[in-house]
Amino acid sequence: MSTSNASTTEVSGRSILLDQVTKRYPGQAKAAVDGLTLEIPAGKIVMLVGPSGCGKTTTLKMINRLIEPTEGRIVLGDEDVTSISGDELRRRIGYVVQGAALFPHQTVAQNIATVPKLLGWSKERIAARVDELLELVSLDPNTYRHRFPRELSGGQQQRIGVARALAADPPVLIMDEPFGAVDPITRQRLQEELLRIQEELQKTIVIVTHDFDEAVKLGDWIVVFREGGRIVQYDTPERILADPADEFVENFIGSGAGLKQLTLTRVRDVELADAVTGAAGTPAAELLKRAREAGHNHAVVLDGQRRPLRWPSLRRLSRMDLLPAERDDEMPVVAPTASLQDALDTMLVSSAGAAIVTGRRGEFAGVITVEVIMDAITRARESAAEVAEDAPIGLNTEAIAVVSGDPS
Ligand SMILES: Nc1ncnc2c1ncn2[C@@H]1O[C@H](COP(=O)(O)OP(=O)(O)OP(=O)(O)O)[C@@H](O)[C@H]1O
Repeated sequence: MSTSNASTTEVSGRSILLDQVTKRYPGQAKAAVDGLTLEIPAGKIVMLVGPSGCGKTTTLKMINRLIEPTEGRIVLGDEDVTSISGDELRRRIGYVVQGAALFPHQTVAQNIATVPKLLGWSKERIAARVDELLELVSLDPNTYRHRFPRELSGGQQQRIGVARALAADPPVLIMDEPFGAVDPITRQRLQEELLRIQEELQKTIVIVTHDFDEAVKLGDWIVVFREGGRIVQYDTPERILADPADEFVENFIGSGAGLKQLTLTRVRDVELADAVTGAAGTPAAELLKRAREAGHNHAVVLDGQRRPLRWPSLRRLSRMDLLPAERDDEMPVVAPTASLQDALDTMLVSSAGAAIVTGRRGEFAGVITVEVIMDAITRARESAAEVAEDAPIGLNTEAIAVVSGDPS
């Protein structure tokens, strides 16, 4: 679940409406997407999931008309874009594909500049925009702007793919399996980054994924399709996990719905446990005494900016003279934006069975423990039972006929 903070940032995304859209490929008996009406709210992330061949990619590519619908309308904001020039439409919709598909003989800067160049921006404006976007996707402009795609890791290429899609500041971003080609750790990092970028930019983002956990993690809303682009459920991740529409969705979620709930809550949303802290360079005995008094097994050593340096057990502390100033790189640390699942992963490999949480500037914020997580799950389950009032529309044409009795 992406937790976009709409109160502090202006929504720059525009809503999308697929209005009774059908796609029939030549020579195919059945429609790939059949009478689909799908409303995608402005500034939200909507995930398209479902079994192979159910029409996810076809649906996605009809949004920017890389695939032309056989019937129906595409509406962007208030504008019917069904018949405008496809090229013009695609300049307003950033498109990211699996493996990034960068132009191999162009530098990073040239790749990112593709659409701004087409739009006739000045050289200076393009150069400034390239650097701004590299910063946004956490790549140092001086190091990367002149590199070629082959000189980048898979994760870096994917970041450039996102930067290129965002270059002309389009209101809408569509992504087809954007993180499908990278290893799990890089994928997790890219997902975190997308959420951070989205918090800042508030675009309307539609993402096709095979990975249900990814859908839960990134989506404000998830569409579960079956064959023919038929919507089985269009709901929040919480509701899909807590109340799947039918057996098909249940099977699709797979086992461990309870564990998946952990991906829905972020560390910053839970009440953390406290810890006893001491400054590097001060006597260890003093910290040991306070930790014992508090009944803790560990204590946190902080630097001058209150950033954690190490997290010794009381036994180790008792063997120290002054609190050391070197940072222990093995220390289990999680960011406030991490999901509880990520926090749990970190905790399980830590000898403390818990993890340190740091704030935005790396400062010590508290400790996350198993008890903290259990408490958060209980609360999340209680609130998931409520039906969202602002639910967008998602249905197929026959569904309208059944509801209204109108066969048209
Ligand atoms: N160019 C095409 N010509 C004919 N049929 C096509 C074409 N593209 C897709 N199809 C068919 O349309 C249906 C939907 O395909 P689509 O690629 O949208 O599914 P998908 O859900 O994205 O699948 P996957 O998860 O495997 O990528 C499938 O039955 C597919 O075989």
